[in-house]
Amino acid sequence: MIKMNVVIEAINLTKYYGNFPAVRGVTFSVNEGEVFGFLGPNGAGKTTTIRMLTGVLKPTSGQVRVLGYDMTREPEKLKARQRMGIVPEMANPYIDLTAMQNLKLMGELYGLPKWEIEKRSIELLKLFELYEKRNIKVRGFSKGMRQRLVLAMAMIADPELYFLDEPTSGLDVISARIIKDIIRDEKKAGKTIFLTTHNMNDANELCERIGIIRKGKLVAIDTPEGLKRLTKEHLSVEVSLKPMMFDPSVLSSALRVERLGDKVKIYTNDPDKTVKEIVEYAKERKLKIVSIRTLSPSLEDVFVEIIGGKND
Ligand SMILES: Nc1ncnc2c1ncn2[C@@H]1O[C@H](COP(=O)(O)OP(=O)(O)OP(=O)(O)O)[C@@H](O)[C@H]1O
Repeated sequence: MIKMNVVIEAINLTKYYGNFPAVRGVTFSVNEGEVFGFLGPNGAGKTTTIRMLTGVLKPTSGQVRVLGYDMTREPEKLKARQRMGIVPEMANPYIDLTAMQNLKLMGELYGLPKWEIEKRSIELLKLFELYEKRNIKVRGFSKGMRQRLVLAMAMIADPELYFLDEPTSGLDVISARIIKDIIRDEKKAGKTIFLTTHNMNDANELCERIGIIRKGKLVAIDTPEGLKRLTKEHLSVEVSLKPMMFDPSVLSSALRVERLGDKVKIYTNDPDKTVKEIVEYAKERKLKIVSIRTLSPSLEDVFVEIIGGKND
């Protein structure tokens, strides 16, 4: 068995703002090399959790260890932060500095040698398609360019772990695409990424595991496909036969049937069995299968079901 290194460990993490419990007894861990998505409606406690994980906010109770360091203790958390790249919610670069100056400043904060800052800044500006604009003040940058720069700044010291709070929220398609591609590349390079997002497609495409938080409580944690399996009744098989002489009610695995144009959609708990029954049916009657596919529920279906359809 491959031994996994636990990079983030939260145990019973709890945060009260006065009497208000923003995060309540959250327990989970993230392994090295994993992209972990943290999803939840507005006000669910995502940002509060990320702030505790990065040592910005002290938990009211519970434990948080990141890269082996206790994030509630001063000298330890600084060591961990040296090895992290953080993009906070609505982060902004300095608008009176150029892109290059922002990167250099960040490199100095991480204590990197001058030559390395220079080399890394150029690499990152090229990677984020900002090189041509390197000497322009950020004041003149679009939101997407600013966000790309913020992520580049978080990457300056080549961290092994990222915390990204809504990295693609409200961005133009090109900027969002560049950022997502880079997140994938960092994952390929073995980095661990903790990401909060409202975007179900992003979560589905990028994350290996997802935690869903609702009113401060972790209500589900699984792979995207595992979460989708929670809503089994949404599984279906869509088939088109030629000629379309088909009575799906003869299939023992059919739960419900919907006719859609030249296709039939059969809801089932066992798509494998349904496909086999359809193939058998078509064979016996010498019907041609024009198309057949299994449809799973989207992550959004699951999210809405778990959250209860309300943005509370
Ligand atoms: N400094 C604070 N003082 C009091 N309440 C706060 C504070 N910060 C956050 N809250 C409340 O705690 C809850 C959780 O907020 P948090 O920002 O963690 O949610 P979130 O999931 O990140 O939301 P969003 O998706 O809107 O960013 C919310 O109800 C919020 O109003």
